[in-house]
Amino acid sequence: MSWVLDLVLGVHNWRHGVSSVVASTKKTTSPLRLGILGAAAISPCAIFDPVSTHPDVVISGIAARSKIKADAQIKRYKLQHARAYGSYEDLLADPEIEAVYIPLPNGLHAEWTLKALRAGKHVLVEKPLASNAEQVREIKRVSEATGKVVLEAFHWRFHPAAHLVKSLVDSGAYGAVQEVRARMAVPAGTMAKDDIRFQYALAGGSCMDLLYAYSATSYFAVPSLRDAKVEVLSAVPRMNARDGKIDDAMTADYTITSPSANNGKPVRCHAETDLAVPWLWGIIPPLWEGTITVTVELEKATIVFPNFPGPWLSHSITVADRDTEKVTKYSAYTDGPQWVRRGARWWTTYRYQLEAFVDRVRAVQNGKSLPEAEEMEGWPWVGLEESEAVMAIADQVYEKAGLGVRK
Ligand SMILES: NC(=O)C1=CN([C@@H]2O[C@H](COP(=O)(O)OP(=O)(O)OC[C@H]3O[C@@H](n4cnc5c(N)ncnc54)[C@H](OP(=O)(O)O)[C@@H]3O)[C@@H](O)[C@H]2O)C=CC1
Ligand SMILES: O=C1OC[C@@H](O)[C@H](O)[C@H]1O
Repeated sequence: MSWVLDLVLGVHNWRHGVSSVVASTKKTTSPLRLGILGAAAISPCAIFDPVSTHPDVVISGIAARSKIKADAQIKRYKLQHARAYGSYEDLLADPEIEAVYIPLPNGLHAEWTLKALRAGKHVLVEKPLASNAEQVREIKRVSEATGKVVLEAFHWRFHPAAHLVKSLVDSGAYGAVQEVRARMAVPAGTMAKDDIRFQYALAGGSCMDLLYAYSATSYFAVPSLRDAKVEVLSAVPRMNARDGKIDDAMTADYTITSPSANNGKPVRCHAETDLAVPWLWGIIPPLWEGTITVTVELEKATIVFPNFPGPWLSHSITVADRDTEKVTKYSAYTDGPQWVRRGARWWTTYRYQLEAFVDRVRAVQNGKSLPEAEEMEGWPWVGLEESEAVMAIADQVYEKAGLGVRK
């Protein structure tokens, strides 16, 4: 899977001449020293690339279960400031490391986030933040107690295109939100049969791995999840043939009700996630099924946001106004209602995410408390309350499907 992302990113960077930006990026005198737990496949795209154009952060270390593997990744990607560690514990024990990125299998996210916080590090951790909402609450308690930042890597939430859709929805111009539908699917064979995503012991499963669908439905359904109630009406899994506790696919219907939105009436939501869409007649890979879209039905319009997790590549948002029958197209790659004036056409969702993470860590290092940093205007963020609320929907979905909350 990640080789596809690497390829796509390579073409994107070539098209936008990013190599010259990398060459001209001067690091500050004391850039944030970031360590990485695991020599994961996603790291080149999600962290090495964004760090290469951010002036105030460097990759100082990579830890893997085998030091040889960490070394090999450092050499392959020419990470000149990084040293290799033969265990995650060793990296966390290094006082030079100020923050960590955690791209481990889902079932290890909570454990290593807690260990990192207790070792005094700020944490950027892959989605899903944990295996269940109770673990997120524990992370929240420890983040507050240690005063260290934790960010779940819902990178799509940092892109100006997501903020544009959010502002169109929340503007009220099209009336209240009535329904939000999200779909994310991957053709079978994209991931190996023994991939971390197909292992219950590592908190795999399509609902967990493609949690973006739940993040998106909830982000657009109500202005804030803080006071919202979720009721899962149905959850239908398609089970994995090898691991009887893993959902290869999940289709869920639920409502989100907020007293401050839609006159307190429930917003209907529908999420479809599929990690292994079967091949047509068993021989044709269903590439067309790889469509990823979120659709927001409002009283007076339908807003469609295709490719919502990867709008940096290309996107076209459509607003079909029911009163005028006019269809308006929008796109946004920089600036916008949350960033105001920031970004560049070539910034990926991961680059925007890193910008927000470093800003927030710096604010805390410069004396702001976590709640003060939360309230800073104009900075996009995914707070732990939101992470908890989205994870709690996944908990309910697994319960409703009869599979039990993930461990
Ligand atoms: N934001 C995004 O766009 C994407 C996010 N992700 C997320 O990133 C995370 C990693 O995904 P991905 O890079 O594809 O996965 P990989 O399998 O490539 O990497 C997982 C890493 O976890 C480590 N690990 C530790 N314990 C285990 C174990 N018991 N079994 C297997 N691996 C172990 C391995 O590290 P070591 O090197 O120490 O052996 C490995 O490098 C997942 O949480 C996934 O959801 C993935 C793809 C895209
Ligand atoms: O962006 C993504 O696409 C495919 C998934 O398997 C992966 O984990 C996810 O983050």
